[in-house]
Amino acid sequence: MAEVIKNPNVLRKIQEEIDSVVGRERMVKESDLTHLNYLRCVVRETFRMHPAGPLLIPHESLRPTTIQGFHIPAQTRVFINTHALGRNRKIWADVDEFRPERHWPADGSRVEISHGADFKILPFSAGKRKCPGAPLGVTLVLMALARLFHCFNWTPPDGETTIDTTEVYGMTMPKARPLLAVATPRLADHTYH
Ligand code: HEM
Repeated sequence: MAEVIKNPNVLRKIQEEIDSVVGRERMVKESDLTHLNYLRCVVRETFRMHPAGPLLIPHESLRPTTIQGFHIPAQTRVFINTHALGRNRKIWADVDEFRPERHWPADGSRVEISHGADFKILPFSAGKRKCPGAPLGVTLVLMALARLFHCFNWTPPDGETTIDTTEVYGMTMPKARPLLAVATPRLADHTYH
């Protein structure tokens, strides 16, 4: 929400996509979500810049192993720094810019939000202990955002021109200050009932 309100151009593109898929006479349904590819890019970009758990959940090696030249002894606590992965300049250009377009697939295929084959974004980790709730998590996030952006225009509070997206560093990374924004209905009255 904060990054989208901070970037009105992104909000406009999300609303154009939802209007073209859903129209303005009904609410977004779960079956619409697969067709909202730009919104899927927005969520993927959010997970790149602001993963909820920057170091995921710690794991411990059972046996000694070597991964890409790094030796990991047995019984070692291992963290995956997914926050650093999302800001790695060898992988991503303009790392501090919220740019959902970077995830738009050249062939127009559906955007994968949980990690795809490339392991470039790992909000739910990977492998056999990966989050089993990932499909439900993705659906709930897409549904909540789709409805909020479809039903309302969003702007910073009166007198403010931008949104502060500073985070607190820790095992989870909440916003340093709560999001304040003004919501204005954009659909006909009867649609909300
Ligand atoms: C956007 C929402 C969510 C995010 C970002 C998220 C992220 C994560 C991460 C990073 C892990 C650690 C994986 C690892 O150990 O490497 C995890 C584990 C787990 N998550 Fe989620 N999760 C989300 C939603 C959910 C939901 C909706 C459920 C249940 C309905 C769920 C259930 C679990 C469980 C049970 C584990 C432990 C799996 C295990 O240790 O085998 N999560 N999640």
